[in-house]
Amino acid sequence: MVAVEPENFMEYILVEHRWIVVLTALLPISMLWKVWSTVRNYVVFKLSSAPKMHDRKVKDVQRQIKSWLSGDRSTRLCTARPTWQTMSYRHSVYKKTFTNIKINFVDILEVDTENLTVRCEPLVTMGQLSRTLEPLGLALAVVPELDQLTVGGLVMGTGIESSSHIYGLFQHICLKYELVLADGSVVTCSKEENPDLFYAVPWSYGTFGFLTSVVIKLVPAKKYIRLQYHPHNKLSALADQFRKESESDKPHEFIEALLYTKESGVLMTGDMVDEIGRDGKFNPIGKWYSEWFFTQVERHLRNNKTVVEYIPLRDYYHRHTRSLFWELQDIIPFGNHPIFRYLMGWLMPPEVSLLKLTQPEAVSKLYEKAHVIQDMLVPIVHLEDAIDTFHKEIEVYPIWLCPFRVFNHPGQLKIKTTADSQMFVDIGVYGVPKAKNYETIPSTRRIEKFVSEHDGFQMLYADTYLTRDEFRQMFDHTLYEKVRESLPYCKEAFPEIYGKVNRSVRK
Ligand SMILES: Cc1cc2nc3c(=O)[nH]c(=O)nc-3n(C[C@H](O)[C@H](O)[C@H](O)COP(=O)(O)OP(=O)(O)OC[C@H]3O[C@@H](n4cnc5c(N)ncnc54)[C@H](O)[C@@H]3O)c2cc1C
Ligand SMILES: NC(=O)C1=CN([C@@H]2O[C@H](COP(=O)(O)OP(=O)(O)OC[C@H]3O[C@@H](n4cnc5c(N)ncnc54)[C@H](OP(=O)(O)O)[C@@H]3O)[C@@H](O)[C@H]2O)C=CC1
Ligand SMILES: CC(C)=CCC[C@@H](C)[C@H]1CC[C@H]2C3=C(CC[C@]12C)[C@@]1(C)CC[C@H](O)C[C@@H]1CC3
Repeated sequence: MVAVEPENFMEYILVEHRWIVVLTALLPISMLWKVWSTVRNYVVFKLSSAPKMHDRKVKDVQRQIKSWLSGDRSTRLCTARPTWQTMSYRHSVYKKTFTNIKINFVDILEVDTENLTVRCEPLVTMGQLSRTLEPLGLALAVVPELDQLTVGGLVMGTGIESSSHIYGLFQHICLKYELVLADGSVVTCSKEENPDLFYAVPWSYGTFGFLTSVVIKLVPAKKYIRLQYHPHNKLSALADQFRKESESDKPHEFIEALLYTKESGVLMTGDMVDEIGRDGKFNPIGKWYSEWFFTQVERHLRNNKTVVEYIPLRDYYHRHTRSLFWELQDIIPFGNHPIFRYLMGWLMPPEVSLLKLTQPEAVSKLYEKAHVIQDMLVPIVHLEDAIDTFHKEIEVYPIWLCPFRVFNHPGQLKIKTTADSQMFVDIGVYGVPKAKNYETIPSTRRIEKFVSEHDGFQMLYADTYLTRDEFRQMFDHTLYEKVRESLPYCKEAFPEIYGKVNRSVRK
């Protein structure tokens, strides 16, 4: 294990007992923030004032860009969203040198219950959407599970969830984008209108223009998820069932798996239902006193029995939010203790933004040396090989496995098949590596090499150590470059994607 020596008493407290700051300051502030934003969003949605304000806000973005155009254009452009607020793991240093364009687009604009679509602004969060849509009996087809993820970030980056084996990534459920481009014009794009731009926007990290609204596909929702837990003690058996369920002609609506050791884990298959059946018990996992989801799942592995549970819909969607997958156990070691849960569970979790904002230098160094946060996306056929490699190089458990479909569309995610789509798996590793030979850069580089050689992709909210050439091999830049060439001032205003995600611009 790598140790990082704190330099003074304060740093020692912040590194070794970070929970003190989290409990006394971050949790109460987070709660105030949640209450305020929930009430504010509810009122704005009920008053329907957001659509009227939207055009005015778009004009304000155009005004800011025109002011940049009329200057010497010596700086590039990025959003003014402070880097501590984002879910990307590090702070983006370019925010300090680029011209920051204010995009206060925080509202849901319209829910079309007939055509099953929602039009919303880019700073709308997943929590805000699921809260608004649930009473209408609707849900996004893909709900990336952390409450604070934003529509804009998920479009410009990427989003994935346990329904992605049917619907694909977040980009695949987006029907239309509205953007303000570097020449100050407003464009909309969809499969039919400006298709090149439409297909190039996902994974572009804000390097074509500023997203101002998105139309997203909805699905009818029911009250509960009937979730079936299938424990396995052999990786090959788990992987076979995982592939079979994901690629089935009539798949379950939700599929994910958690691995607790290299050979053992629990596969979960779920479907929406309106009634609680007699074949399983009701489990409201989102209640403040409930045990963290990943430890509940581990119990099913220990009991080694296939069981069914009925989980309220929103509790299921945000099942990994209260424990930030399993990341909170390192920050509040007693966070899952029953006494803590009953007394303080209602304050959980602290906002990721505040954790980022208050992260001391020593914690950053510790995370840099002895903590992995990565999601690697590989074709599902390579699942076992990938787990072997991750075990050898990192050895972090639990591992999150989420199947997803990549459609054969133009854009940065080129799949090597002529079929309509290809099934992939997201392998998410978050935690302290136990592999003896673990060293951040060489180990991550070897994992990246494995992923590239197996026609996979790296999620770019995490640290990437790919060189520019390797990056361009992993992500097809053909359409991306064609569109950048065609848009006036685009190359002057925005760096290429690598310029926003490589390690040297993220501290
Ligand atoms: C403790 C704390 C935690 C935070 N955590 C997060 C976080 O986790 N994630 C995150 O994204 N942000 C976070 N923020 C910051 C927040 O996103 C920004 O302050 C944001 O700009 C404010 O959004 P708001 O909804 O509070 O809007 P407001 O404060 O109401 O408005 C901001 C501006 O936009 C205008 N405006 C707002 N809504 C509309 C509308 N519908 N039509 C027209 N104009 C409008 C207002 O007039 C105002 O000028 C946090 C802030 C604090 C203090
Ligand atoms: N389950 C999942 O799918 C999960 C996904 N993630 C990842 O988290 C990230 C999303 O986090 P979030 O905090 O929401 O987003 P961020 O603020 O981190 O934004 C991500 C990128 O999108 C750009 N962007 C965001 N909004 C706009 C806009 N309106 N116009 C132009 N560009 C924009 C940002 O540009 P700029 O730098 O200029 O601000 C930035 O480069 C994604 O990368 C996603 O892959 C993380 C956890 C879970
Ligand atoms: C499901 C997918 C695709 C990804 C999940 C990723 C999350 C586990 C991470 C996204 C942002 C991460 C951050 C942290 C933990 C792991 C994430 C939530 C911290 C809270 C860890 C503690 C640091 O001090 C701040 C980090 C901010 C980002």
